Amino acid sequence: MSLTPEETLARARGDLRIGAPVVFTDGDAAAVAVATEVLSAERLAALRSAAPDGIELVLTRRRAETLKARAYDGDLARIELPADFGIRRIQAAADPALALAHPMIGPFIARREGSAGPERMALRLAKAARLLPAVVAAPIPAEAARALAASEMLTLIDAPEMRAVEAMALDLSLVSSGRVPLGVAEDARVHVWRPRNGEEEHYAIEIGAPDRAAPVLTRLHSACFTGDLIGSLKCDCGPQLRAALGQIGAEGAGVLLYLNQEGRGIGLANKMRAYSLQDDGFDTVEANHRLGFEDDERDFRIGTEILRSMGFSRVRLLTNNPAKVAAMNAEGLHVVERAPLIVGKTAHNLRYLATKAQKSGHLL
Ligand SMILES: Nc1nc2c(ncn2[C@@H]2O[C@H](COP(=O)(O)OP(=O)(O)OP(=O)(O)O)[C@@H](O)[C@H]2O)c(=O)[nH]1
Ligand SMILES: [Zn+2]
Repeated sequence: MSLTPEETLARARGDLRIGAPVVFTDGDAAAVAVATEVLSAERLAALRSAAPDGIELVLTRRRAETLKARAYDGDLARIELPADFGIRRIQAAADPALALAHPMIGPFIARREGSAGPERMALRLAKAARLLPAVVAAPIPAEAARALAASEMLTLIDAPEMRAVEAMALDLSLVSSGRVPLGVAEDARVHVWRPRNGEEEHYAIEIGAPDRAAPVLTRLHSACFTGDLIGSLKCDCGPQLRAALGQIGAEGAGVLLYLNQEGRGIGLANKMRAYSLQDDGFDTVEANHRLGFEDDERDFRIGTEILRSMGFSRVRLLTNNPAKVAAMNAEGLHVVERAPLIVGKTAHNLRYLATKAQKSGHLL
């Protein structure tokens, strides 16, 4: 009764979130890693004693750039952690909120020799767990890593397995559908889609009975707890959500996809970290970078897959974001028309909207 790769990866994601070590193997290379934000002093000591060649702090290139550390591995940096590099300094290197209180966290010496494969896997898992993308890793030979995982009952993931499970984000099945009469249209149904990788579910709100043979009026909306639910004035998401539902309701047919990609895919905890940086003067893109993320960590192909499964092949898309149009067209879901959705400007989100226009190519 051995676990499937998707079961193993789901377990590893949970392990990483609560601070348990996870073992990553990639060919002959391996590493035991713990996510920095949930690291304890005891775990740090245990990692140090497990690593014959010393431990390392693994950061994305974005975070390394902020700290002026060299990212010899291209997309990431492996920073050496000598014994005097304690837990507070490590956590401050990963988290800008702590860095303010610890201005002297450097210098950082990055490793350039050896494989960074297992470390790269660990950062991907930290992102999937919606943690800060930073881990402390103890590189060890793959044989020793397998023995350690078996004796300590740690979750072990191998690189090809991980890649296979990541692709399952697009392998979505319909779990359930129910009627939900809406203010904008009484004839509405909510369909819940579940990806095979065990990550979050996504929703499709189908209004009326859209003709599968014609382009369907569609909104691809990413979750925004603050904008959609509590009326935040910092973004335009709530008004966009309601305007899109209103337009689809007025036409009598269409689909609103509600993708659980909070904070452009970084999760709510990280989005609040980004907001805190924005209070210090950084814009929405810079804030993501300082935390170690790309501008946008979403995968819009999830939306394309759901629409295709629902029987649609052409859409009229309500968006100001050209990346959404490009992603749909690239997947063969033809966007025959883009309709702008310009609502919800406030004094608080002027800079946010301007940054999206200047840096992310949004059409305003
Ligand atoms: N990381 C981060 N995410 C944010 C910030 N403000 C809003 N968001 C998120 O950005 C996403 C906005 O989603 P959408 O409105 O679907 O997308 P969009 O890229 O703005 O494109 P359109 O609205 O279609 O024009 C949501 O997931 C929000 O939670 C921010 O300052 N930082
Ligand atoms: Zn928002």
